[in-house]
Amino acid sequence: MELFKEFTFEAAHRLPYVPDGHKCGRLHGHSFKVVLYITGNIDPKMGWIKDFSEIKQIFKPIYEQLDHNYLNEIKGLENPTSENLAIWVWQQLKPLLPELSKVCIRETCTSGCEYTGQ
Ligand SMILES: Nc1nc2c(c(=O)[nH]1)N=C([C@H](O)[C@H](O)COP(=O)(O)OP(=O)(O)OP(=O)(O)O)CN2
Ligand SMILES: [Zn+2]
Repeated sequence: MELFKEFTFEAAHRLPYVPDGHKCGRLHGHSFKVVLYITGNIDPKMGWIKDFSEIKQIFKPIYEQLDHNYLNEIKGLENPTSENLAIWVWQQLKPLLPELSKVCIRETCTSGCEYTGQ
């Protein structure tokens, strides 16, 4: 079974490699959504795979690096596309949460990506 926990964070970014005049080359912000997916077996006594609040606690230090920050200034996020953000979150979180199976980033209501580690 797979469960998910969703987070929203506010952040600014600009994309440094887009062509001149591209709107995303200008500094702008989003209410980003991160959805973390966890795969595992249900603990028969608890009736859950993992406590949602435990996932929140594990993600907290990573979340705090992102929320209300300028993403381009974060090491490894100098080109903060949705794709690079998904990979960055995966690389930070996977060692702390081995059951992580997918990171979904939603940059806007209509745009985003999913990363499963490859
Ligand atoms: N493959 C990617 N393409 C784009 C990314 C990205 O991270 N990966 N990022 C952007 C911009 O950051 C932009 O803020 C989001 O782009 P877009 O979906 O075009 O935003 P709109 O609000 O204009 O979307 P509409 O729903 O189409 O109005 C650009 N591209
Ligand atoms: Zn953007």
